[in-house]
Amino acid sequence: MSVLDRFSLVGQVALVTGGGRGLGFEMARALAEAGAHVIVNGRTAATLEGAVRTIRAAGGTAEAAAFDIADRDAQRAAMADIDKIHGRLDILINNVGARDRRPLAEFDDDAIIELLRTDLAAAMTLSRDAAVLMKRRNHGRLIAVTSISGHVVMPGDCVYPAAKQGLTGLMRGMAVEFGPHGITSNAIAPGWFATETNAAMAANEELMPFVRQRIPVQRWGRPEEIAGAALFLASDAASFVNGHVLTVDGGMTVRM
Ligand SMILES: NC(=O)c1ccc[n+]([C@@H]2O[C@H](COP(=O)([O-])OP(=O)(O)OC[C@H]3O[C@@H](n4cnc5c(N)ncnc54)[C@H](O)[C@@H]3O)[C@@H](O)[C@H]2O)c1
Ligand SMILES: O=C(O)[C@H](O)[C@@H](O)[C@H](O)[C@H](O)CO
Repeated sequence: MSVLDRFSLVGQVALVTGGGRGLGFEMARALAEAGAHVIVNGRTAATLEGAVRTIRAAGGTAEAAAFDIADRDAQRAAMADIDKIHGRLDILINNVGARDRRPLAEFDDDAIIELLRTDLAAAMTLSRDAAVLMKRRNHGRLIAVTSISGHVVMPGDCVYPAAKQGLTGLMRGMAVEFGPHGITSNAIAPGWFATETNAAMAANEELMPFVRQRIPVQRWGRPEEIAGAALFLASDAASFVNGHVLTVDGGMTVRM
């Protein structure tokens, strides 16, 4: 088998949470291009249908799964559907990440719990349930989309970085727990990407001197620049990579 063949995902089934737009969509598109059938999750059916149409138009296969990942009943139902319809799940990319940037002093208890539920606990329960399906085939790829946040922090941001670094811990724990079952767990830690969410910041010329100074490649990441990392970790090319954080940040976090 050539090294390029090892990137093939033909015959595999993948679930990408928050895959309707942004980094999630780029990762979903890449997995489909490599041959996986991709289940694209998100909350807005119309956005998901658009994403699915784009993937299909490029020759891939995909379907939409609209549910709120913070809703446990909806998670359970989605996993049961995947089992019933496909009988397998090879790849799970936990990409959803809600942002609520405020100093800790401004967070009330409910807001803390809500952000941790969406950004951390949801990935924990979804991964645990996905691993049940993956164990049956002795093969699986669990990928968490974390962040450089927590490794470094922006002033006035506490709960989001805590959730993201919690995900790193989860990923490492699962690497050890599920490794014997042929399931690898890894994380992708994006830096500053010009996704829809960051559009206003990315268009802000006043921020560019900061960007040029702090990011060695001197620009924002383009959303499609996340795709290679996801395909690598999802594929057989990364069969011996387990418990790793792949930072994709143009060098931002290694610059002094
Ligand atoms: N864009 C960046 O620069 C950057 C940097 C570091 C980390 N990240 C992380 O990468 C991931 C994707 O970032 P993005 O900029 O593409 O985000 P985004 O906000 O544009 O996209 C997230 C997607 O998740 C969906 N979503 C949100 N909450 C959901 C829920 N409860 N259930 C189902 N779907 C839900 C949204 O509808 C959206 O489609 C996030 O986890 C984010 O924290 C992004
Ligand atoms: O996880 C992160 O670090 C942020 O959520 C990113 O979305 C932003 O790119 C950056 O902080 C600029 O806003």
